Order: sequence, then C-alpha cells, then structure tokens
Amino acid sequence: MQKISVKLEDATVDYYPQFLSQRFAFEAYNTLYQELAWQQDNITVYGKSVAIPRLQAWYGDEGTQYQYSGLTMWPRPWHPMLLSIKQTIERETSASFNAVLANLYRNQKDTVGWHSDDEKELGTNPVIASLSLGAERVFHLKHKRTKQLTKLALAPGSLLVMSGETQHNYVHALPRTAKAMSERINLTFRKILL
Ligand SMILES: O=C(O)CCC(=O)C(=O)O
Ligand SMILES: [Fe+2]
Repeated sequence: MQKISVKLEDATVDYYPQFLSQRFAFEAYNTLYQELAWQQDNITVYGKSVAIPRLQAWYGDEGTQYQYSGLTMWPRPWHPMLLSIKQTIERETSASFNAVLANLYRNQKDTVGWHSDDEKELGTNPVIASLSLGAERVFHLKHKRTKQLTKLALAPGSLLVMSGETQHNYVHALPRTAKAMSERINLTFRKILL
C-alpha cells in the first residue's frame, strides 16, 4: 500500500492516499452517513453554550468516555463498519485503538478549529489515525513554535496517521472554505487510557 511520510519538523505524520478502495470508501460513507448516531453537541465557551460547527458521534469500548470543554461523550457500542475499519487500520499501522470520534462536516461552513489531540486520557505521544470519506477537504497543521503551516488535501478513502510528538509540537484544524462543499465524514481513531 502506498504510504507517504509527510516531511515535518518535530512530528511524525504518514499519509496513505488510498487506504480504502474507492468502491469501499463510497459504501462506507453511505452506511456511516445513514447509520451513525450523529448529534449536534454544545460546548461551553466563556460560560456560554455554543453549538459545535459539525455533527459528531463517539463510539468505543466500555469505559472510554471522553471530556472536553464541559462536554462528556459516552461511548456507543461499536458499529460493525467502524469496527471493521478499525481492524484494518490496526493491521496496517501496528497501533491499537479503543474509541473513535466520528465527525460529519455538512458543508463548507462546518469546521474544526485549531487544537491538538492532547487530552490527558490519550497519554503522551498518542497515535491518532484519521480516515476521510466523502468530500475532499484541506487539513492544516501548524508548528506551535515556528508557526510553519502545512496543508494536506485529504482524499476520500485516505488515512492520515499522526504519532510521535506531533500533538505536542503542532496544532491542526479543518478550516471553512469559500467554495461550496458537500458532506465529509472523518473518523479519528484513538486509544483512551483506561
Ligand atoms: O476532520 C478532520 O480531518 C480532523 C478532525 C480532528 O482533528 C479531530 O476530530 O480531532
Ligand atoms: Fe484533532
């Protein structure tokens, strides 16, 4: 399988342009779009409740609840399609995961702002495996100290694996775009320390 090591200072990022076949990526998109328990969550920012600009769903092993910005996400039991994708990623990367955050970007206005996946439940130097389906969107990575910006177009069926000190040294985001975009699903597989 084709794997591209993205050249980044102080980070380890691998990109698999066609991790899933086009046919399977299309099928997975349709199934997950229809069958996951997509919800609109609110977070508390400066004491105010704000709707997150995307839909989300959290699936995982029992005990993998996850907290951020005043929001606790309780895991739903694995959907068979998520479990099968997880196992395929585990075989290829030799990492293991026990939960996944599914994001649904409904259009070009849905985004995720600058952050690192550095919640304490993930431990130091977590492996985050990010699978993309549906519309292609541009993922941004920014070095915290040098501010060096890297942009990666994430194709449907592609896998981006961030490991090593990436979360420590970089923030990442999926910005909104001026151009109209159809729906995109992103699955970020994680390992919550229990
Ligand atoms: O949608 C993406 O590609 C990124 C999602 C992300 O960064 C996250 O869920 O932590
Ligand atoms: Fe993230």
